[in-house]
Amino acid sequence: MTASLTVSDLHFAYPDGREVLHGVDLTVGAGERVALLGPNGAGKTTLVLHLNGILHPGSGSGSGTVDVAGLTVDPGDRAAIAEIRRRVGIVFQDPDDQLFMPTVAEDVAFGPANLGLRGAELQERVDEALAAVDMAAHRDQVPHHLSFGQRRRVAVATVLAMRPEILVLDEPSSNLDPASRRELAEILRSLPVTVLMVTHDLPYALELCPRSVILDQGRIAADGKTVDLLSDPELMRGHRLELPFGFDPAFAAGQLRT
Ligand SMILES: Nc1ncnc2c1ncn2[C@@H]1O[C@H](COP(=O)(O)OP(=O)(O)OP(=O)(O)O)[C@@H](O)[C@H]1O
Repeated sequence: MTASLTVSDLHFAYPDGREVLHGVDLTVGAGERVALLGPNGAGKTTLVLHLNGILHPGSGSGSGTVDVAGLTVDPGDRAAIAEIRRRVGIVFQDPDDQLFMPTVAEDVAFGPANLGLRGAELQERVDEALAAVDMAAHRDQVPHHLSFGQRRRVAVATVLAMRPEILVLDEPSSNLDPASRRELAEILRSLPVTVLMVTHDLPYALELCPRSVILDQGRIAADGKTVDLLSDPELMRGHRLELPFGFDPAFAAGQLRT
């Protein structure tokens, strides 16, 4: 399997000088779906923000390398960063961080229009992305008049409209009702892209991602099959990961296979 994303010996400190990532190594193969797990403050969002150059190893006292979709994240190379932002779509935790246009359709068109797409081609991108998240009927609505779950779907559509190779999602299931949560899982499973998903929703990780990585205190603490990691009570306790009461990962994984 070719690598879609390779992070090598990544160290990063915010401007206050405190190092948050302490030598992270992570490779995700093309087409893999991987969950990034870990307690609050572990550095998951910080790591994810490196994947399209919002943060970069060269900023502050950072070091290491990040390669995504065949390109190296180098903030000095503006053409490469623009291409990386096309190839790597990040869906942020709060959909309101990425919705700012007067209508849903305009929000979804914003990215591809910036790439220079116009007319029928642009229309096709918008229609395709809205259909993928089942929001075509809401295309003329004001994004901020939609429910949270609907805004999350539109946020996913704004990223899909760029036809990314890698989709990075920060807490995609948070604040979704059970039906929206399941429908989003169906959408994500149907996409032919590499997925890296930050989540505290461990059943969701099991449902969607065959592999999981635990990040704790800025270091990769475990990397393996999701069902194996979730079935290891000592590992889970050690990294403040808790399954819902009565949830049996091995049983659930068996149900998913059937
Ligand atoms: N802009 C910032 N400036 C300084 N420190 C920051 C900044 N953003 C995050 N941090 C610190 O970096 C550490 C890692 O934060 P990060 O948001 O990456 O963790 P996380 O694993 O995503 O946590 P959570 O599960 O709570 O979302 C925390 O200690 C946090 O306080």
